[in-house]
Amino acid sequence: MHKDIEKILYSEQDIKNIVKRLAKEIEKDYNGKDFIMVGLLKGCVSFMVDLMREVNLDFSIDFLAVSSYGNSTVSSGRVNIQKDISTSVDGKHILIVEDIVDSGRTLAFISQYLYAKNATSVKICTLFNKPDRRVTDIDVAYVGSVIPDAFIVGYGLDYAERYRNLPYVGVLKESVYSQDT
Ligand SMILES: O=P(O)(O)OC[C@H]1O[C@H](OP(=O)(O)OP(=O)(O)O)[C@H](O)[C@@H]1O
Ligand code: HPA
Ligand SMILES: [Mg+2]
Repeated sequence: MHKDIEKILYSEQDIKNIVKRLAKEIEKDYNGKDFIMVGLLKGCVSFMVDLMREVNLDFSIDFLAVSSYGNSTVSSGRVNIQKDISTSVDGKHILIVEDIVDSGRTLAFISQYLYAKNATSVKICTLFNKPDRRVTDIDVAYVGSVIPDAFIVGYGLDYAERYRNLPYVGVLKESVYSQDT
């Protein structure tokens, strides 16, 4: 285990099981629908790659790069689009793939953004949901697992751009970020 990790919450195998379950739910709901799976970079990377290979349907993929945390463990409150989606979402069903819903600001903003571009439907699939920190009211259709109020890293999730490459998800030691916040 990495020296900056307090404890592992989800092993590689735990994550695999969650991804398989979510893929089945998505297959059931999107069978016969023309949809785009839209990953929110950078946090979605590992999850998106694993999830899309488990969903046995025809669909296209695209990405938006969105950031609001910067080098902090708390949201700046401002959601910046750093890379826009490259396909038209007009008249399309959109399934957003996200690593975590925390305050909910990112998803509230992006859902509204895609509806403003005329998407027919926008649903959210998140690997982790941290409801204790929510400041917006958003509907999350697919949730991998509900987590407690702790800052987690690994499997795409970062602190100050690090730890995304860990194959598991763990709680970051408070000593790593206590001087920064
Ligand atoms: O519900 P919220 O409070 O908005 O938090 C969730 C968002 O925060 C993180 O993104 P971040 O801004 O860290 O960018 P990143 O994906 O590049 O890490 C995470 O990947 C989600 O997109
Ligand atoms: O717990 C978290 N970890 C990493 N990134 C995040 N973005 C929102 N919450 C988190
Ligand atoms: Mg981040």
